[in-house]
Amino acid sequence: MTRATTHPAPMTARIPGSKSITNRALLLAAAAVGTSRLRSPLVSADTVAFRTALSDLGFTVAALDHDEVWEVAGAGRGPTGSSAVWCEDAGTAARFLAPFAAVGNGRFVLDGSAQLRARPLRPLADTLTALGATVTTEPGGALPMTVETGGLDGGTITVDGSLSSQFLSGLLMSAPLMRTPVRFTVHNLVSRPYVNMTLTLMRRFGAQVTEQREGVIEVHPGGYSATDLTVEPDASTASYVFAAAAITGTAVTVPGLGHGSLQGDLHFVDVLQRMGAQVRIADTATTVTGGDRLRGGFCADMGEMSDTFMTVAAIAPLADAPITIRGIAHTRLKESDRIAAVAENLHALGVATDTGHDWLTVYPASPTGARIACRRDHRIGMAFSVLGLRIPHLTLDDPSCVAKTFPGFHQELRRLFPLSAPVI
Ligand SMILES: O=C(O)C1=C[C@@H](OP(=O)(O)O)[C@@H](O)[C@H](O)C1
Ligand SMILES: C=C(OP(=O)(O)O)C(=O)O
Repeated sequence: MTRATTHPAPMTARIPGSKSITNRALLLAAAAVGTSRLRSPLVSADTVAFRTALSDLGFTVAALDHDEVWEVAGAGRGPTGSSAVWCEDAGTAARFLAPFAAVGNGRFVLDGSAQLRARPLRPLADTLTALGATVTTEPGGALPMTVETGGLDGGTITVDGSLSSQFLSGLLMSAPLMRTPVRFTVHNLVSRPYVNMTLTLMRRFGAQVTEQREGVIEVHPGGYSATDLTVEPDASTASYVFAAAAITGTAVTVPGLGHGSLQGDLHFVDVLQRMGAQVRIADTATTVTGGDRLRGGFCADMGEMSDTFMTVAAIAPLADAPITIRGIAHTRLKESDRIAAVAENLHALGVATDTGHDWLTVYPASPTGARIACRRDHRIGMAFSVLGLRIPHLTLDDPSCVAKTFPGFHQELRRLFPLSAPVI
C-alpha cells in the first residue's frame, strides 16, 4: 500500500543577482573592446561601490530600465590618469580593482571602510610589486593602497590562495591586459568554485585561458571583447530562503538558479538535504521543501561554499543532533571573524558551541530570544533572521547591514513568511 504524501505548494522567492558575477562582469566589460550589457545585475552596496569605482577610474556605466540593465562602455584597456577609488566594504572591489589599476597607466589610490582596511591585501600588493608596479600600502599590506604603473609585463606568478581566492581571481582577470603571457601557479587555494567562475566569465568575454593542470593556469595577452550577460540570482543569498523552507516545513523555489549555475554556493542545498530537506535542482530553478524534523549528527566541509556556513550554523540548534562545520578558517578574515561572531550570537541565544581555528560545532537547543550582534556583517544579520522564523523575540542590532548584498532582505522574508518573520 502506498501512502499519499502532501507537499506544500512552493512559494517563489525573489532573489537578486549574484554579487560575484555582477562585479566580475563589470570589470571584464570595462576592460573589453565595445559595449556590454549586464541584465538583472545585483543592485546593492557592494556592486554600486564597484560601479562607482569604475566611473571614478574613467569608465562609463549607464543604468537603464530602472537598473534592470547596466550598459558598460569598454575601453579595451586598464584605467589611465590619476584617480582615487572608494571600495566601501567590498572585498571584491579592492581585490579585483588593484590588479586592474596596475595594468593601466597612471597613479591610482584605493581605499575603503575601516572594516575593509582590516582585511588582508598583502599577497596582492607583493605580486603586483613583483610584476613591476610601484605599490605602497599601510604597514602589513592594508588599504589604502597606491599603485603607480605604466602597465605590466606578464611572466610567472606564484599565488598563495590560503587567505582568499579573490587575489587570484583579480590577477587572472587583469592578466589578458598584460604585455606577455602569464603563467600562474597557485598553492593552498580556498573557495575554488569562485576561481572556476572567474575562468568561465573570462572566456565568455573572449579571453584565452587554459588550466594546464590543477593549480597551473596560463593566460594569453589579447584582452576581451564585449558581450551581453544575464546575471543569475545570488546562490549565497538564496541560502536564507532555502534554510527558511527547511525549518518551517514549507517549500521555496528560486527561479533562475539550476543545473549549470556558475556559483558553487548552490551546493549549500546538499547540506540541507543531509538535514532532511527535499531538494530538487532543475535546469532553471531549485526547490527546497522542509520536512517535519531537522536532522543533525554529521560533519560538513564547507570550505568551498563558506559564505553559507553561517546559514547552517544559525539553524543547527533546531536539529536533533550536533552539526560540525569545518574548512572555514578563512571566514575569520571576512566582514567579521565569522566563527567567533556565530558562536557569540548562539551563546546569547542559549545554544552551546565548540570552536577551533577552522571549525565549529553547534549543539541542539531550544533557543531563546536575543538581540543579535551583527558586527556590520550582512550574513550574520540574514542567517540569524532565518532562525527568528522559529523563535520569538529575536532582533538585530543593525538590520541595515543586509544592504551589502540584499537591501530588500527583510521585506522579502516578511513577504514569504508574513506570520513568522521577525519584527526587525
Ligand atoms: O570571488 C568572489 O566573488 C568571492 C569569493 C569568496 O571570498 P574568499 O575567496 O575570500 O573566500 C566569497 O567569500 C566572497 O563573498 C565572494
Ligand atoms: C565575504 C563576502 O564579501 P566580500 O569578500 O566580497 O567583501 C561576503 O559577501 O560574504
